[in-house]
Amino acid sequence: MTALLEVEDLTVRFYTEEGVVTAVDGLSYRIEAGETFGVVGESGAGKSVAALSVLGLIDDPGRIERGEVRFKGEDLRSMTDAELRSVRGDEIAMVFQDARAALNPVYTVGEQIAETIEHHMGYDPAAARDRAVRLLDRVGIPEAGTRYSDYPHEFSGGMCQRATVAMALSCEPDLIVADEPTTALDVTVEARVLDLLADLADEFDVAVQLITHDLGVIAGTCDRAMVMYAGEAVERAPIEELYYDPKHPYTAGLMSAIPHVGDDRDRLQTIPGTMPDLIDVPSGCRFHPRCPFAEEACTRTDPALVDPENGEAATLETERAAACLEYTEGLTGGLDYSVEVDGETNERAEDDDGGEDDDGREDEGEEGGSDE
Ligand SMILES: Nc1ncnc2c1ncn2[C@@H]1O[C@H](COP(=O)(O)OP(=O)(O)OP(=O)(O)O)[C@@H](O)[C@H]1O
Repeated sequence: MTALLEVEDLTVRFYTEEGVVTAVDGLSYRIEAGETFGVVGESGAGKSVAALSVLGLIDDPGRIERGEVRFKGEDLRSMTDAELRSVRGDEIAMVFQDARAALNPVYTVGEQIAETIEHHMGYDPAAARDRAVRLLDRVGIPEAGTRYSDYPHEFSGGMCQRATVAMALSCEPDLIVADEPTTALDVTVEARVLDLLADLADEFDVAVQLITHDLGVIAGTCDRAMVMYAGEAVERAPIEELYYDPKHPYTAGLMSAIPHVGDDRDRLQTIPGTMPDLIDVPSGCRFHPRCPFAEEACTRTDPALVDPENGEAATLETERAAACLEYTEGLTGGLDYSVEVDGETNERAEDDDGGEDDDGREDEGEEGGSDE
């Protein structure tokens, strides 16, 4: 079965004066029809470049060097610009971080949506207006009929983002690519917009590629996710598995950096160090300079994305995949971390060479039952 979107071995470089930036390196993933797929990683991981490549929007110093992008089984990379534009207008829609900038300040919000509907769906002006009002209402704009005639500057940030979601839905696309759609919003508005996106994805049966630097954002929204680091996928998994049992130390690091309500937003600093310069990436595993479990082998061998159960190379169909030498060569010290989810600590299920149970066996204390 072909998935809605299949990206295979995608490699994108930018030829800059400072050098060649390999922004995306051998990236593979698939998105099934109707599912919400998260792409997570710190700034500079290559998330946006990967998405823009799918949309055929990589410009001049940039070049797609390698790889395939198939949408509904059709090779997007062999399409003409005109064909691509029509796919972008009709079948793949985009929602960006800066919603206000995505709206044209000189037209009313409603006009812009109606114009898109007329243009792409062939509606007459009255029908297009009608549909635009209904969509504005559906995304939660109060008094949509009146607010139709507001200009973008008369909308709050959250309302602008709702309006761009309405715009994205207006042509009944099969895929919405949402790049940090809620980063500019405050936490409560963010939560509402994410809920809306998830509800609409369900209701309109549209797939979403949700790009974010915040693993917390995808937790309640996505079905599956991919974690990117320095241009590569380091882990792919169904969301609960990613959350409760991260297989890659970078994912585990992101987990411990999830902001809780009331926290500062940018807490990813809890993983010491920064993303490497993509002109000159570290040898071996790109994450090794920041990885608390790195061993000598990690400085030499670039780990392939494999099924952590058996170490076999991951294909597009592999549900659970991670790129760490632990799952192929085996690290002498193993991966020794635990993650805390909703106040519960999840130890990695390691059966390390016996013993070491010397600090009492707390794992028997069930009698009292855990009251909340
Ligand atoms: N037009 C460009 N010219 C040169 N380098 C670029 C260009 N666009 C992106 N890059 C480089 O590609 C790399 C990946 O960038 P990208 O924007 O995809 O990261 P990201 O994970 O989406 O981060 P962010 O959340 O900050 O957008 C970065 O090192 C960036 O500097």
